[in-house]
Amino acid sequence: MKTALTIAGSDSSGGAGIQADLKTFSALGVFGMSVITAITAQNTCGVTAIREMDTDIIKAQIHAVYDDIEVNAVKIGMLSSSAIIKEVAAGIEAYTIPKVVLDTVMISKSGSYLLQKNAVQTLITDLIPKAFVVTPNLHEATALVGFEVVDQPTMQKAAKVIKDMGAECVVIKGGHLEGDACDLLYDGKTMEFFPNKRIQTIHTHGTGCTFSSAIAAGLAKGMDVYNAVAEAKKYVTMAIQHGFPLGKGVGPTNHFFALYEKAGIL
Ligand SMILES: Nc1ncnc2c1ncn2[C@@H]1O[C@H](COP(=O)(O)OP(=O)(O)O)[C@@H](O)[C@H]1O
Ligand SMILES: Cc1ncc(COP(=O)(O)OP(=O)(O)O)c(N)n1
Repeated sequence: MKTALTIAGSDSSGGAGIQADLKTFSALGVFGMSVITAITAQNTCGVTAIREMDTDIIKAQIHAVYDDIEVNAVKIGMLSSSAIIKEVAAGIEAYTIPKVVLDTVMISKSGSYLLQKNAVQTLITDLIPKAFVVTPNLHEATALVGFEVVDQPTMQKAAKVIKDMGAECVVIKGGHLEGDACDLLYDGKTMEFFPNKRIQTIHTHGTGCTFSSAIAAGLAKGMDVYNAVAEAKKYVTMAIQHGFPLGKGVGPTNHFFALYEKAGIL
């Protein structure tokens, strides 16, 4: 069985972060493992507290996994601070990890900072050059490139700038576009749009985590980047279609839709 490792923050409500990543890996038939960078007290209405893990325990988790188990792909999510980014970058360096999907998590949909503002530059200098795929949303792409990324032409322009920062491939997520939810993949040669009709729902907690970990699952199974993104797009679309109103706010994506439907749970 292929394996994938998520290096990310914990979401107590289970919709995003480590929890969404592990559910995605399981649903896509990949054995999931985790390195926890931070714990968030979070629910469908927002984030109420954040506790970063000490860098020594982050380092120990990375070494514990890599010293023992072959890792076929890595997804990186919430990193919170420059110190944590540097620790994770050192871990990747130590084990020359090839298939790294870096989801540049900065702010939750509910508006909380999951990456300190002053850490964006460290992300650019220390981690983006080590990534195989970087997956910013429109807001994150704007923070990385320094101009507004709001439509397909500015997505194309931003993808080139982020590629020049040293990433192998760039996927700019269009979940926050006006109109269709259209993502862009740039591999340094071709620009490929992955369009999809916008699903009319408020239950989109964890869409970014789900999408990036589905890309990592595809890469772990040996897909090329184009197929990994295409399959991840299908997966996240289904997971949003089957999202549900958990809690009082923005409900989560649903990872076991086929199973639940068959069992008559949903
Ligand atoms: N309402 C929606 N309908 C269809 N696809 C969506 C919708 N919202 C987000 N997506 C898709 O979910 C994935 C995650 O995108 P996005 O929501 O932009 O990420 P983030 O959670 O990081 O802000 C992308 O593939 C995007 O196109
Ligand atoms: C612990 C943690 N990590 C990442 C996120 C961001 O998740 P994302 O899928 O980008 O979207 P929202 O959950 O913010 O809707 C998070 N919230 N928590």
